Amino acid sequence: MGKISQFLALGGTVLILYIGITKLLDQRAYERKKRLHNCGEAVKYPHRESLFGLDLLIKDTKEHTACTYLKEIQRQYAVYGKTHEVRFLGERMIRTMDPKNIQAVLGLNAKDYGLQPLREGLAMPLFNHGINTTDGEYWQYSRSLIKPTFSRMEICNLASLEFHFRRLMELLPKDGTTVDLQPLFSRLFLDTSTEFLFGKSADTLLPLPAEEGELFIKSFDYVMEGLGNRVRLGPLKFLYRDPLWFESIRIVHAFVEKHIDVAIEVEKHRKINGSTEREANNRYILLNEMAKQTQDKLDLRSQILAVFMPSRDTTAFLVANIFHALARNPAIWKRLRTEFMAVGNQTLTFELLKSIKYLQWVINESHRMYSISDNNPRCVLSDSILPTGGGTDGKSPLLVCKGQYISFNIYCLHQDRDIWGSDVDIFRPERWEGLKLFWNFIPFGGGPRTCPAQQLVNTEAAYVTVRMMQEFAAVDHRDEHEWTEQWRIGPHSKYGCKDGTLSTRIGNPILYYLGEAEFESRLSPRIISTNKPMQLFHLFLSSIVEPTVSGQPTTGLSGIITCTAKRTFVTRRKKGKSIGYTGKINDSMIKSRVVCHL
Ligand code: HEM
Repeated sequence: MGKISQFLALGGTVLILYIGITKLLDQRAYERKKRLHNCGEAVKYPHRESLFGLDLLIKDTKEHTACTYLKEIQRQYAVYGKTHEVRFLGERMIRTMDPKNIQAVLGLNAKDYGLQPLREGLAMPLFNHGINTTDGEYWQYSRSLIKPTFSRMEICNLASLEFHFRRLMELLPKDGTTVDLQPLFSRLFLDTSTEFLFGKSADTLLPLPAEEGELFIKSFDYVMEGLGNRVRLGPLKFLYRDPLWFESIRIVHAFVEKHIDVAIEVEKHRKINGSTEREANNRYILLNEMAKQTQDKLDLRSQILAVFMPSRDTTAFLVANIFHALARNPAIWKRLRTEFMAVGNQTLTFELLKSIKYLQWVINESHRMYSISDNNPRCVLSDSILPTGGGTDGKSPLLVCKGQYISFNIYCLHQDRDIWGSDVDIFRPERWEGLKLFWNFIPFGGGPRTCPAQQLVNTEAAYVTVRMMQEFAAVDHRDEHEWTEQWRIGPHSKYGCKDGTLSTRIGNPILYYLGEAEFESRLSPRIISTNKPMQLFHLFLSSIVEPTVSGQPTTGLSGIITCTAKRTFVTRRKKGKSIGYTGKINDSMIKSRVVCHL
């Protein structure tokens, strides 16, 4: 017994000595390297528990739960500087919102930083390896599986989006009733993304949604919630044993595997017969494209789920945020409509949507004001230098060492007054005029790991915004709340996320429906009879008529919208074509009615 305790004591002393000497050598090497590159130290967050940094972890978790994290993280950056140091699970973590540092991490020195040590096994047992949990060769392989599809112009299948948009239209009230758009946009983009990723839409916008799709998405969302809980448990995640969670994973796997089998069959068919019918239809299905490169079912399951995860709700939240802002800014709505009306009746294509400058500004401004992503962590894979953030003035370079962490915050970057000016809190698309973008605007990240869906997301957002404006003459918000964060993968509008138990509704525009059918062109002093929305848009646009209260129900064959006529109107014609309306204010015109033939 005596010998054993002597042996243990000796072993303990050797271990402590070993750890102490290693630490000392590391520290000396660190100091040497620091001097060599003129590096300074970053300001340190004043932890109360400075070994593991648990105090900050608990504080941040509480702020997330209280939906006040974004303000709090901004406050921390304001107090401790744009680059500062915190303790994260016992390691040094550099937090930064400085574009120069972000450029170094994502772009110039991207090879020095990775995700795998942070995310390895995190998504298990939903999936093992995927594009967003790996580095190095496996990441390159994952990226190569999706690259051919995402780099195609035809990736934005606007015909499919239109198909699902029409289903959305069926669900939107046309009589001015308050509606929460956010969950409906969620369904819209879920239906389009499942079609694009798996080849079969979840069809959640149908009046009686497909049972399989509903079950899949409910299970998937439950799995995401559970993953969040497991992340918070850290090394103790094995304690999370909720049977429903495991059952939900089984349901998600079964749904995906069914489509994998189809994709592999399609590939077999393609190899024998050349191009498939689907390819002939110019419709890209990511799973089918992946199956051209691998037929390993488990690999395909992991890879497709790793792409589905970041696609869930992100575009929907972006568009909901756009409408949140438009409903509160009638002048922006009006200018946007003027700009897109200027393109006339052309078919909405990727190029056309891109050419509507003000629309692009509105989308950018929404990305800036309401970032979908905030903290993005990285693990330092090999010692590297951040260009700024060290020393007493925070301007010296900063040395970061292997095994430490970096976290860059996109939300704080997009809210930085030094970059965006004193009106940073105001939704002002005009700020984008002539703006030079550097690393100060990175809604989709940057460098080799930039979001592959960037073009898809912005085109879909532009399309839905324009289509909504074609269908509805005005939006009006019906909620007193400011935009308030709520957390899933990233932040989204809390009150826009209507729930059976939430009594508050937000982002809820009054939608003046304009009808769908053909134009009759019968202008009379009191009644404008039209069934061509574009003509009615011209009227609204020229401020000749303005909707007052709300439209009467338009569920039947025709509907009436009461309007206040601001001017008398005469159709100006040139070579037989109507080119606009002119006239003067005439009291008798007030409360003209627009009859929409549906
Ligand atoms: C508003 C919509 C979206 C935003 C703002 C967004 C933003 C981002 C950001 C910031 C990153 C980089 C994260 C990092 O560097 O750590 C990223 C990565 C990624 N995004 Fe998106 N995303 C959006 C929608 C989507 C959609 C719809 C998809 C799939 C269809 C998608 C797929 C991915 C994938 C696979 C990655 C990982 C790339 C890699 O690690 O190589 N994203 N996204």
